[in-house]
Amino acid sequence: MKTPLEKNGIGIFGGTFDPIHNGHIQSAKMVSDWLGLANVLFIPAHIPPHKTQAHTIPHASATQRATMVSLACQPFPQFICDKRELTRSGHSYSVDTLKALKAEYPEQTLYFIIGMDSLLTFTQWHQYQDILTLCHLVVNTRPNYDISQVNQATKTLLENHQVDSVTILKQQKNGAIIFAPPVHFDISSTQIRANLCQQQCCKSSLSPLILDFINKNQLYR
Ligand SMILES: Nc1ncnc2c1ncn2[C@@H]1O[C@H](COP(=O)(O)OP(=O)(O)OP(=O)(O)O)[C@@H](O)[C@H]1O
Ligand SMILES: O=C(O)c1ccc[n+]([C@@H]2O[C@H](COP(=O)([O-])O)[C@@H](O)[C@H]2O)c1
Repeated sequence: MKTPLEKNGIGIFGGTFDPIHNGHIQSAKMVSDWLGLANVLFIPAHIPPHKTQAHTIPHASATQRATMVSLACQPFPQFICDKRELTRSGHSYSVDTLKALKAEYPEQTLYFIIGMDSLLTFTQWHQYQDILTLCHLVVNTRPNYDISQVNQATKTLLENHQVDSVTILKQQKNGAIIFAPPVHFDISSTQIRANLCQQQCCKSSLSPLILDFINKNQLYR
């Protein structure tokens, strides 16, 4: 079992991961290298708070999604699948997860890694202001999602919290928002599910371990 040990910061990568894809892995790797993080914890959501409507609820079970996350982390010693949200009932609010992580790793700075689509809804997240008292936000670009689409509340949040350099980021323990270098990984779970449903090839978007698990369990047919 892999456990985080070093003290130069932990990346937190939460997601529905239905399924986990190379966009998740490559963007986490890029941020982890860029910020020199010791570890990245991938945290599959049990009940994703913003995916509760019929057309957005996950297709694979929480256990299956977590198994795929564990498989995807295997080749990367610094990536760890953290299943703590699976044991909590109710919506998997990030603020609860971050409070638990902060209690567990009080000396560590936590870097919550999200995509631009997540930033666009961030001010609708449960107790979002408290989240910034627990961690920094690191935002990855994503095709089709643009900073010009942010609402007024997020604009205000950025005015108060955005920092432009890693040096400034590292001087703070929490509360900063930084944009990662703009590398586009044009992959989404939605597109992968649609491709798999039409029996189209997904080899460039999924690790062979995940593709094998999906095929064995007849997921997304
Ligand atoms: N290609 C990508 N590049 C950068 N970040 C990504 C990418 N895909 C997902 N993310 C980010 O990873 C986190 C988890 O995403 P999620 O599991 O919902 O994947 P998704 O591909 O967006 O899924 P879906 O298409 O089903 O909504 C979110 O913060 C999201 O913004
Ligand atoms: O806490 C919230 O209110 C909240 C609302 C939306 C998303 N999140 C978290 O953001 C991460 C990405 O979410 P998603 O829906 O894009 O997979 C995942 O860890 C979710 O639990 C959290």
